[in-house]
Amino acid sequence: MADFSRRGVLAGAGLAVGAGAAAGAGLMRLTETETETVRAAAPGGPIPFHGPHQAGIATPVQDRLHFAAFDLGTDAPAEAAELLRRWTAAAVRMTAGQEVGGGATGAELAPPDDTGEALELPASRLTLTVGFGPSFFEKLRLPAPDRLRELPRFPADKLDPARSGGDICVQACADDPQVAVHAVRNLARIAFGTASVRWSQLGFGKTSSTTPQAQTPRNLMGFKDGTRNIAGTDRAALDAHVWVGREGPEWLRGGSYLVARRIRMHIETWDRTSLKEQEDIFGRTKREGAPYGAAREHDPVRLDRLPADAHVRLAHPDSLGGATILRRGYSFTDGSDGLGRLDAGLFFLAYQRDPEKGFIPIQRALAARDPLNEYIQHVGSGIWACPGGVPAGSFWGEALFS
Ligand SMILES: C=CC1=C(C)c2cc3[nH]c(cc4nc(cc5[nH]c(cc1n2)c(C)c5CCC(=O)O)C(CCC(=O)O)=C4C)c(C)c3C=C
Ligand SMILES: [Fe+2]
Repeated sequence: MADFSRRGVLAGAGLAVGAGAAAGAGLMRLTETETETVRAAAPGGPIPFHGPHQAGIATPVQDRLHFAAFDLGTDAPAEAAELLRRWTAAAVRMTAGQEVGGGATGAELAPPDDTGEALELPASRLTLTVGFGPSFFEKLRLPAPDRLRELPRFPADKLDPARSGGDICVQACADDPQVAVHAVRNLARIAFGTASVRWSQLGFGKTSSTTPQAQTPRNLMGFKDGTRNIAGTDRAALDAHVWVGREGPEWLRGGSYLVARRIRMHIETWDRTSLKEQEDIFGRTKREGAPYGAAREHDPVRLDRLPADAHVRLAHPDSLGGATILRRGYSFTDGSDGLGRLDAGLFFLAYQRDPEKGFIPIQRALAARDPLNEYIQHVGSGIWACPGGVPAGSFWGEALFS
């Protein structure tokens, strides 16, 4: 197996340079996204941090998530920029499988730069993706992008402010939970005195993928989830529905709007529901994931064959004037509540070019009519504008401050 551990990373970097030289010589003709996908296929390998888009959106979805929302303790843009500069430097190292700063050991009389729990672990395809919420722009008195507005309230929302919002979000995804947790923990440590964690969410068992050739994962309701999603290699669909174009400010071009929803499932009620009702709710079969009226999972969806209020019918672009999102959600289980019920569900993550042509119309339709609402409740929410890719030598959102 390739050695991508924090010790073997230099050898890995040499290999990457070799591959780059080969590509430059015309020996390999892969697009950037395809190159990322190929490299990411190596177990435990690194996903490049720099590029035209932030990693963690269209790149292959890893198995684990640590999502954190931070609040700034300052209203000075220069201090926020310095934090993002220091975060980027740490992120470049961690995503390459290296220790933060001077490492986990060193001078005896000062706390180490790196907390140490990821020593000897491979890069584990760690990606770190950052976004700025509406409150970030208010606090720093910076111009917010036009399309970044607080989400409307949807019927039956029961949002907990302690699990919602946040000036900055960090989505850490990795194949090893310890690597994802280490990354957020070290960013929080670096932020001390400038920003602090408002809330965070751990996730497992990705519920959507950006690699349609892979087996579709299942959510905690037991259904294949993410069958019809935008593929990470579908450049036309990504440009049309995910990446912000010339309509956005310069720092946001090639970036995306992220909506996160913590959706609790009433698991115990679901588990007492007949198979027929479960399948009618989605309009797909449970074992195969086939749409009603078809035999195989990836057969085309024929809307007229689905119940009028089936989840898949309501959420389908053809029912909503083309509204489309890239889903990247994870399951979560945070133990039980005081009544012995599982506190579990779907941490729903959706990326889009324009929330008014993505999450908002889809959720309006679902909130109004989806029979799934009897079994779920939206309890946390946030929206952030994720800047475009970070060029080498720059930092997250740098153009926003210049
Ligand atoms: C606002 C957007 C959506 C929310 C919120 C949402 C919640 C949610 N979804 C499932 C399970 C499934 N969803 C499926 C398809 C699907 N869902 C959305 C959007 C939201 N889902 C879209 C856009 C689609 C694709 C529709 C299409 O084009 O066919 C499916 C079917 C398999 C698939 O295609 O992914 C399942 C299963 C749960 C459990 C849930 C809240 C907890
Ligand atoms: Fe869905």
